[in-house]
Amino acid sequence: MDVKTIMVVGAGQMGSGIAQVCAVAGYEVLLYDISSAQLDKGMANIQKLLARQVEKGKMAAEDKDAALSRLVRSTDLHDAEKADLVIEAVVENMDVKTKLFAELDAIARPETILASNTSSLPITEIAAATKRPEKVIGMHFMNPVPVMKLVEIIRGLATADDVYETIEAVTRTLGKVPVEVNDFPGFISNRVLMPMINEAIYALYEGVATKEAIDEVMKLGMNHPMGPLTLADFIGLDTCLYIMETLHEGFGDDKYRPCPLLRKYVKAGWLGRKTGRGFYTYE
Ligand SMILES: CC(=O)CC(=O)SCCNC(=O)CCNC(=O)[C@H](O)C(C)(C)COP(=O)(O)OP(=O)(O)OC[C@H]1O[C@@H](n2cnc3c(N)ncnc32)[C@H](O)[C@@H]1OP(=O)(O)O
Ligand SMILES: NC(=O)C1=CN([C@@H]2O[C@H](COP(=O)(O)OP(=O)(O)OC[C@H]3O[C@@H](n4cnc5c(N)ncnc54)[C@H](OP(=O)(O)O)[C@@H]3O)[C@@H](O)[C@H]2O)C=CC1
Repeated sequence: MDVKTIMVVGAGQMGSGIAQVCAVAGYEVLLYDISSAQLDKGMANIQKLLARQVEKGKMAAEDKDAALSRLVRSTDLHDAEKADLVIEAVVENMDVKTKLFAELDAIARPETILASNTSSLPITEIAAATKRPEKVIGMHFMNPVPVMKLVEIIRGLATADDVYETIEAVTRTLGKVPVEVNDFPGFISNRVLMPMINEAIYALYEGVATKEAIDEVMKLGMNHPMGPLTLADFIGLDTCLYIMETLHEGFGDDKYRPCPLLRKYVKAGWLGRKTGRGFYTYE
């Protein structure tokens, strides 16, 4: 299938990053969010990041303008009928995602592919909320989207081969590297990453070391670009908790139990960078 127009649903940190790379790569992009304020924030962030690329001499000013002219904000989900591909990037919650996919299924043209940027939830279950499970697929970008090379592509039980091939081709057009993964909780990325982050939170909870010391050990000792607690703040502590809950429930194994300290921070609304406070505080 020839993808020309992409609708990104959810203008948070992931959705705005995905919209940015799609517009830069030459696609017509519609960026949708239920919250108009979030949409303004997402659009402003894209403009800021592209302007910075121009300032650094990494992008021509006319390429930035052309990318921005291909990017349109949307507050009407019915715009999905214009899209060849919809990429969903709303909150990591199965009820929200299945409701949204059922709505998108009713609006989008029959040939439109519905992709989810979920970081852990079963693609097969999201697909079952639609009448086109063969056209539903996981397209898992990494944060920050403009920088990170990987897109984990997840095949649901019913995902058709031609749909996989289309998404693989789109991923390469975005300048990213696709890696194929089957549909199990957390896929590969978060099955491996998130238990490490959760363990770092346990180490803090048990008083093994300070947050700074835990981060320093992993940065200097293991060459990680960010320590695990800084990375958790960067991802969003709500998202980290939802991923751990998906692993815990999906495998039924207590080795994935979320740390009580993580739950406490999320209950307090300390979600990390996006709310100005998590393990660290931010301006
Ligand atoms: C939870 C999931 O489901 C899956 C996930 O995404 S897990 C999270 C995966 N991501 C990671 O692990 C990120 C780990 N951190 C890093 O790789 C690095 O710290 C980092 C790339 C974020 C920043 O790198 P750095 O070298 O410390 O900083 P800096 O030199 O300022 O930035 C490097 C580049 O990234 C860009 N950048 C940094 N943060 C950015 C952001 N939030 N958005 C967009 N671009 C960003 C900078 O503009 C800079 O670009 P240029 O090279 O074009 O100038
Ligand atoms: N953070 C990360 O590092 C990564 C996250 N992901 C996944 O990407 C998805 C989004 O995460 P992220 O961008 O970090 O989260 P954010 O909280 O930054 O953004 C989520 C956005 O979705 C909006 N939203 C919520 N419900 C709906 C809805 N029903 N319809 C439309 N928009 C809605 C939210 O609006 P409002 O704020 O008004 O509720 C918010 O703007 C999640 O599935 C997450 O697991 C994947 C890879 C990495």
